[in-house]
Amino acid sequence: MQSRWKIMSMRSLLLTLAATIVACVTIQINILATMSDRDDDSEDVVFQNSGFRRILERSVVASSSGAVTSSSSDVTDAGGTTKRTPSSELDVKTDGSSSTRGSSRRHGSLRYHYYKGWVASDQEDWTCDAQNEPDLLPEGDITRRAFHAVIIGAMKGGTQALMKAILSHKRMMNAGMLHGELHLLNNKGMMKNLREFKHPPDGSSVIRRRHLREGFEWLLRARDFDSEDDIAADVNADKLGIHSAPVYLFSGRSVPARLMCVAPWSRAIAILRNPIDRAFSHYNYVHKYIELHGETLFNGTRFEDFIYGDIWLLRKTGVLRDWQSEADFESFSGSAEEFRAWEMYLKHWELTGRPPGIWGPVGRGLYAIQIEIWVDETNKINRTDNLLILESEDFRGDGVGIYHRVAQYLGLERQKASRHVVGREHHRTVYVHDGMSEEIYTSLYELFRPYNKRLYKLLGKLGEDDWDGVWDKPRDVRREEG
Ligand SMILES: Nc1ncnc2c1ncn2[C@@H]1O[C@H](COP(=O)(O)OS(=O)(=O)O)[C@@H](OP(=O)(O)O)[C@H]1O
Repeated sequence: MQSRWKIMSMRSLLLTLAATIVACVTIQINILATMSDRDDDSEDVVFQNSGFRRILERSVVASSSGAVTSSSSDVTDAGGTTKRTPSSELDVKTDGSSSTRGSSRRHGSLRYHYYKGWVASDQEDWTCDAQNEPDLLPEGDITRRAFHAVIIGAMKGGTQALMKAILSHKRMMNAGMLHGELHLLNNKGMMKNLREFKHPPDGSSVIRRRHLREGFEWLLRARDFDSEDDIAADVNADKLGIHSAPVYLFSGRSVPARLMCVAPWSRAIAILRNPIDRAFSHYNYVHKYIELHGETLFNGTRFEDFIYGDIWLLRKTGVLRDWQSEADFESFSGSAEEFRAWEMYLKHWELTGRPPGIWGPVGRGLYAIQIEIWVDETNKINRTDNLLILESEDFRGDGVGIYHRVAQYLGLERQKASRHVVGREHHRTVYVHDGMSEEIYTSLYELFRPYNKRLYKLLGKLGEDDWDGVWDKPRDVRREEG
């Protein structure tokens, strides 16, 4: 009996050994095959050896030694002076969860309370009951007119110049506040107010389309879009409203979903700029912002720290990965996994408790992800004509041409462009730093390249063929050393 057991265990040992050998040989063959594949495929080099990989690696080093979103605290400025910065609120764990540390509570000011109302990607308990509550708003209804158009970003893409150009048309009026900005759809505080303003009669916490509409109407009246007197006098009876909120593009799925639910007739406009120039403008804006609002966190932060901090967060949340090949990148692109990582990334920025104006210097430039989300949401309501995507550099070069294109898209009658407004520069940043190093520029170029390519492809599918390669050659880049 014992010898039979011995024979059986010897046999199973031999079988396991044989299986292990076969597995090892297979893996080896696969590795060799992959390596030889890579030798043939020059595109893959981008993902393995180039600045793309370098910038990912450096983001870890930079973050652990003082970048914006990391938890460390010493930052050396361009002049070599080391400054103490407050440690970050954000503690991202490798499993993707996060927690806020004490410092977000440290901002006990009114400012903080104001900021904490901003929300990027909340999963609120609201439904779009579009089927039971069809779009019954008649032409001419105030809410319908107020939500005729919305500029959704990108931040630092020239949104204010575009807003001014559109508002110069006699049919258009500002439905927002200062600069036409009205962060109606991404503001948790406002959403809460709406809920309180019109709580559903059935007592549930679900906001339905018509409740949101009533809330919007109330808000717009409160903001004098149409005062009671104006309505009575019919002053703006034929006017159409536009508001701008550059953070909408960078707000995950909830903002386009809300817009498509409450104002499916609305026409969204995105104006996209070379993501490297956008990031650099963002950085300089943040410095200006510090001066204006007394925010001290970024004092002495170099451009590279600013961007590496965000890249670190993009990595931690799994938006950016160490792709080994272009095929790898492509199979991840647009996947549910990428979307989840993106939402988590937005959530983490939100948890910092800082205003959205500071969020995502690099993430905001990953346009492909953001535009895909918007296209997806517009497709859900079978609209393919309510998203216009403009190139910022085109607008700068041919303001009048773009003005007429936008007017046509908004269904406005042709009107001569005002030469005082259209084709002019508005809201230029006074740069506190002149430029970035060639190395940083190249690394960012490599990082954005696959996403730009993805964007060109997506826009090509939407019939916008002239995007191909627009940012492949540097334009308007301030590259002198700062
Ligand atoms: N006509 C025109 N066309 C294209 N771009 C223009 C135009 N006018 C201004 N600008 C540049 O736009 C940058 C500001 O962008 P935004 O207005 O979107 O900024 S913000 O998001 O509202 O803060 C800002 O860029 P920087 O100066 O590089 O920061 C402006 O100079």
